[in-house]
Amino acid sequence: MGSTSAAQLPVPRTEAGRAGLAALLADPEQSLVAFDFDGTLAPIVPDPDAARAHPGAVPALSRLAPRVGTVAVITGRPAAVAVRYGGFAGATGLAHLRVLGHYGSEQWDAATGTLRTPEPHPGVAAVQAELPGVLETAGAWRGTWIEDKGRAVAVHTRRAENPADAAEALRKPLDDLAAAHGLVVEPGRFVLELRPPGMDKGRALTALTHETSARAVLYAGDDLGDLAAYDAVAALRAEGVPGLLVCSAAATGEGADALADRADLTVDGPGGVVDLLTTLAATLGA
Ligand SMILES: O=P(O)(O)OC[C@H]1O[C@H](O[C@H]2O[C@H](CO)[C@@H](O)[C@H](O)[C@H]2O)[C@H](O)[C@@H](O)[C@@H]1O
Repeated sequence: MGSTSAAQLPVPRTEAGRAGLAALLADPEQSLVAFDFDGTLAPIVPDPDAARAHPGAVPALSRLAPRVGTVAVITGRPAAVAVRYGGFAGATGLAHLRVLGHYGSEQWDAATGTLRTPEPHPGVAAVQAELPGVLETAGAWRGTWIEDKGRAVAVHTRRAENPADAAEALRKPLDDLAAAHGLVVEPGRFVLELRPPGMDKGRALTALTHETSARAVLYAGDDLGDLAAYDAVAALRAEGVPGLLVCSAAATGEGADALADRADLTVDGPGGVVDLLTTLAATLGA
């Protein structure tokens, strides 16, 4: 973990991370800063419908956004849900925010208020119909429940007595169900999501970096779905675009250790992300 103090930016623990931060500070207007939603901007809660951005998140983003080239949220949520739960629409300073939903296959632009969505994948309806039977046959733990996300379906185990074992027991049946209908399984913090293939947070981040001609990238996430974005930052570095990988630390046992192992900087959950953004904004003169 990098060292932190109230008014000083933390120092990334890797040379690549320090180069990424230095590049962002040297040319903020040509930088892209992107964030996952759940676990990064919003504290994790047992009911996904009750998730809301940390109270300091929008103020910190609003302060930072006018100082950097592009601010984006890249989430597994439907974009409209993240916009609503984040309180992003109409927020001061966030007139150019991009929210990329469903792992980048949807895009909401604050500047126009428009939402771009893909054609629905036919496998999602088939999976929705078969899933209750598959869970019953698999002996799903009590507390397991289905989140209908419209363009995807998520099976949550956080409310089970042992959420990790409950998810593990469903991995093979859900892999098989997804494969039978042309979907993929996206594992997360006590959730297995069945969703269309072909897009991930890495592709979304890379495309946005190129579209905005960003010369430095900061990406903050907390979960396995963010690993693709971490891979994208590694590839961008190889292309000569410096990057900083931030991990919003998850509770032990939530299965997100792979992210923490690769981060240049680890902060203490959404509150730590807010502190980082606030300090970054202040360092940039906001
Ligand atoms: O890409 P993200 O923004 O991190 O979204 C990924 C998933 O987030 C949600 O689930 C997670 O947050 C819930 C609310 O805090 C929590 O109850 C759950 O255990 C977490 O896995 C969301 O419900 C999923 O649909 C997203 O795929």
